[in-house]
Amino acid sequence: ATIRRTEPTAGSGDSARRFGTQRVLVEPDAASGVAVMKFKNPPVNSLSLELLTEFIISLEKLENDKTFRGVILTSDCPRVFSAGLDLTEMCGKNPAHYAEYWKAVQELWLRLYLSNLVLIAAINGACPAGGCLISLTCDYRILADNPKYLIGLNETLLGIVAPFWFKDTLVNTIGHRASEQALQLGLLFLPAEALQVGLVDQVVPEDQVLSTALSVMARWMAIPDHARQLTKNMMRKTTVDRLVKQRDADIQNFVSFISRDSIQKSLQMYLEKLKQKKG
Ligand SMILES: CC/C=C\C/C=C\C/C=C\C/C=C/C(=O)SCCNC(=O)CCNC(=O)[C@H](O)C(C)(C)COP(=O)(O)OP(=O)(O)OC[C@H]1O[C@@H](n2cnc3c(N)ncnc32)[C@H](O)[C@@H]1OP(=O)(O)O
Repeated sequence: ATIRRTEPTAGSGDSARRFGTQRVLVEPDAASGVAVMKFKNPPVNSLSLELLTEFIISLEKLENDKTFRGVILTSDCPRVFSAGLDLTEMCGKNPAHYAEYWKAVQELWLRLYLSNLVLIAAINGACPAGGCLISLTCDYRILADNPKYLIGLNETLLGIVAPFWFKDTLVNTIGHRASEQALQLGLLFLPAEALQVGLVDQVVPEDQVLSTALSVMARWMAIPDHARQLTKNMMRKTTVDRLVKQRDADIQNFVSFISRDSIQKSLQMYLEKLKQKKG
């Protein structure tokens, strides 16, 4: 994927400078050590190969810069945090493309789930499937209180199956029984339901999502990094290791599953339905 980096905006010093790429805007505040990362892949922030690649690069840059200890993930697109994996990357392409795409999805999850940074999701829009997965990799989730902002792993509604590491991430967050129901039924939760089941940590008015994320971040930043990072590692490493041990097999599984005629048909029909919704 071709990555175009955005020019820093004119400002009064480092903390006023933006950086990032075409699809991932980064607003750093060096003084507080916190950066706000905004997805900008209109119309719905679908996780295309380009967005995944730029996300990974931006995250790596922040991880390697000791100035930054915390990142808030949010959307620059109105009403959608992320529509999840890009269905056009999984439809009508060849096995080599599916393998490349899946490797990038794995890579992003691996980096996010064990990131040394404090990650907070400021969920300011709809958050299905892969969008929900990204928020689940964060240390804390704040969802805007809007009945249109549904969140959950709805893969079964598309006729596909959430991979085991999506499932593990959900189980680690809301527990086994709630995950069993949520995954089989492809549940998309309203904000109040998401809060009740523990899928998000806070639901706040829409105009307070970012300010709440910043104040929650201050609390997490007050903890010594080494102790917090080792604790996070202790909680999450087993889950990460399960995928690391079988990364190639997981890619092969994905490629053969997604290449099936029946799955391709289901995905095409789902995409058609999304398009028809407008007309
Ligand atoms: C054995 C198992 C082994 C391996 C595992 C195998 C398979 C599992 C693989 C993967 C797991 C999948 C994870 C996913 O994330 S799949 C994606 C699921 N996402 C969704 O269901 C969300 C779909 N989108 C929506 O519901 C709405 O778009 C949304 C609520 C986000 C926003 O609604 P809004 O009314 O604002 O916009 P729309 O008019 O619906 O959409 C605008 C535009 O965007 C296109 N679109 C939407 N979502 C996607 C998407 N995910 N990918 C690509 N394109 C998308 C939509 O078609 C419209 O296009 P156009 O009409 O051309 O403008």
